[in-house]
Amino acid sequence: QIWIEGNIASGKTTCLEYFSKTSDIEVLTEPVSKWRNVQGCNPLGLMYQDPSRWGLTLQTYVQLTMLDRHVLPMSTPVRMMERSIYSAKYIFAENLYKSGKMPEVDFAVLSEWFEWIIKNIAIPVDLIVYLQTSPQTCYERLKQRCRDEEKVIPLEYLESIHNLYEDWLIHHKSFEVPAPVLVIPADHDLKKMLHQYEENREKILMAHC
Ligand SMILES: Nc1ncnc2c1ncn2[C@@H]1O[C@H](COP(=O)(O)OP(=O)(O)O)[C@@H](O)[C@H]1O
Ligand SMILES: Cc1cn([C@H]2C[C@H](O)[C@@H](COP(=O)(O)O)O2)c(=O)[nH]c1=O
Repeated sequence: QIWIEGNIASGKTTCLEYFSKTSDIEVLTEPVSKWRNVQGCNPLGLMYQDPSRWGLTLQTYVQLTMLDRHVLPMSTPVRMMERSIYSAKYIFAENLYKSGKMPEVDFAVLSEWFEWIIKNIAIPVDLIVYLQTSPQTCYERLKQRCRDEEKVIPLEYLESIHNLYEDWLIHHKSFEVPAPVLVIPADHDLKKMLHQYEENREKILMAHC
């Protein structure tokens, strides 16, 4: 199992779309549509409008939907998945808490849920592919993608997410890294990115061997 990690709008979905054309690979994109619509409510939108009030609501639902993805039985030898229950906690929940937008009690409850899950449920991973971008590149791509809920995201938010990713996956300064990390520089144009994916194809697809 391979996780594709990276900042918002770093190119994860585009990368997965590319590999989805390969036979015998199962690609699981993030369930963002669920985060935007759970029984008619939009926890993603609510979180961006009022993170202190709705951060726990969103992150609880992200944690559930990620877990649901992780425990799906494999239908092919290789599975590529967009992000993970780990990055939801170590990057996004952490960011809300560290920036003072998630109350301590909310973070404590979410953390206990997370710790219980990773202790009691097997979440296999062979390789983490980190699409390493500058926050500025993500900011430009985010504007271009123009998802309604994300129009309020300032560059500083992407900088915080970037720093948390770097501390976790590059500097090993924050949390346990559950698999080897393959870093792919991802500020380049699409043509160069596809070339890099081809160069790394073997490394990525053979990670489980
Ligand atoms: N290498 C690239 N160069 C320019 N634009 C890109 C590149 N990769 C993706 N994009 C565009 O940037 C936006 C975000 O890409 P996406 O793959 O959805 O990122 P993510 O899934 O990481 O949020 C989309 O509009 C996409 O078409
Ligand atoms: C995992 C996770 C995601 N989010 C937010 C961040 C973005 O607005 C979307 C995901 O979009 P991307 O283009 O795939 O990065 O969801 C969040 O707030 N909390 C999370 O745990």
